[in-house]
Amino acid sequence: MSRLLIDNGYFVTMDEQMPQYQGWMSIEGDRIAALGEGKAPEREIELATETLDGSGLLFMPGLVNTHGHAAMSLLRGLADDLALQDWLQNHMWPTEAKFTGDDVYWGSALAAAEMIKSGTTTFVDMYDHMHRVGEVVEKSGMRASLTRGVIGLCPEDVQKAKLADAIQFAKDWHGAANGRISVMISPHAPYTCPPDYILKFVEAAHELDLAMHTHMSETIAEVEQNVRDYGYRPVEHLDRLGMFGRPTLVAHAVHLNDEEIALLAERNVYVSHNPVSNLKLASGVARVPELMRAGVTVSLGTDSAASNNNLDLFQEITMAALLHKGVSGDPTVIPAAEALRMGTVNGARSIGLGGVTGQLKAGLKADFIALSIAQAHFVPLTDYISHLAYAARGSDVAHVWVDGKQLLRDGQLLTLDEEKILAEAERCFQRLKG
Ligand SMILES: CSC[C@H]1O[C@@H](n2cnc3c(O)ncnc32)[C@H](O)[C@@H]1O
Ligand SMILES: [Zn+2]
Repeated sequence: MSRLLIDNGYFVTMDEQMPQYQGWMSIEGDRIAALGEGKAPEREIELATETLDGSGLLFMPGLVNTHGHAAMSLLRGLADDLALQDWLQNHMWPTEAKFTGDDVYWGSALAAAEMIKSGTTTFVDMYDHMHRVGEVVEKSGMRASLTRGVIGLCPEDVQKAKLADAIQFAKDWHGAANGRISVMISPHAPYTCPPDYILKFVEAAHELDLAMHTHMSETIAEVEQNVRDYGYRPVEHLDRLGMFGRPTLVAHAVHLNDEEIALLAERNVYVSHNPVSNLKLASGVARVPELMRAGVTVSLGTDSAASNNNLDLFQEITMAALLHKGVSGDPTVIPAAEALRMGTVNGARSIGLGGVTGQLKAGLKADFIALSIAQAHFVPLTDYISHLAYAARGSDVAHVWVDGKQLLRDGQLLTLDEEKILAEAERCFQRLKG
């Protein structure tokens, strides 16, 4: 079996003690075999079948983006500066109604290219035509948790067909791509799926033994509408429907009261915080410090490139570290290490991949990235964790590996044809806008 030895690099491991050091790491097959401080031991040098000089590089776990809609990269810049419901109902949904499987393939490929180049190795994707997203994941070499998002504002026969599609997708793709793909079950949101319909998704998740993913409490209007229509705020509503009896990842969770935060903690619900999208759509600022204090695992998502407008998770890390200081007036909330945890190990945990990816540790999957640090904004080398949270950008990423396979070398994609993807995505958009 091949064994890669990386010597003389800087490392941020994201394991419990958060060590940062100059040292070495060896990769055997798809796993991290060993790592340590200082010069690589003789034995590691002997075992290596390939060596990489890590000088000038900072190695860390690949980033985990826990909420997005990859194919919507085709809609980047189409409708900016709008509130959620106007943006969705009058701009996104009418254009998405014209999406073919081909559009989803090229839009998702565009997103995969952008994510790999900016250091994301694992992503959550909620959309339609999901087998085409699965194909992109297979080809790109990324790791993903995929889910057929279902909007239930339609006649009963269409509702039935959509649920059947979500179930079939789960049966066909859970565990695919050598285990790099897992599947979740997703009613899109409490305001787009009636309660009896959500119940059917909960039932399916139980039968298939899968986790659930949904949008929740993104805007005040949504919370108020939920109370008007169903008598409860979204958290209690979903809890009563049994959703939190499954492992559940909720996106946004912006508008929460203290009781709701306590309930999410009690039910072990995972929250995907999407600060840039929430700011752009003026949805509000999630109560992340309170969620964390209550013990909720909070990770980071970009949402789509149509509401962000990029998929650079380093931007979310920096935003999470800054935003909550500004809002709370407390500079100690979400320190650099916590923001980095949100973008790595918390993300992995939130999708059932804790102890699999999100950290550099012997035995874990070899999903890691290297940033080029011989640049002005990484000097002086005071604290790598600080630099990663506050100074780094996705464009600093030079190399990316998933499952021990290199996907990006010196900024060049190895598994995807970037030139073709850019051209095909532009072609898809020209047809969609017509
Ligand atoms: C059919 S699943 C995907 C569905 O979600 C829509 N969407 C994109 N961003 C958001 C958001 O921030 N809140 C709610 N829904 C969103 C997207 O347009 C797709 O239709
Ligand atoms: Zn979303």
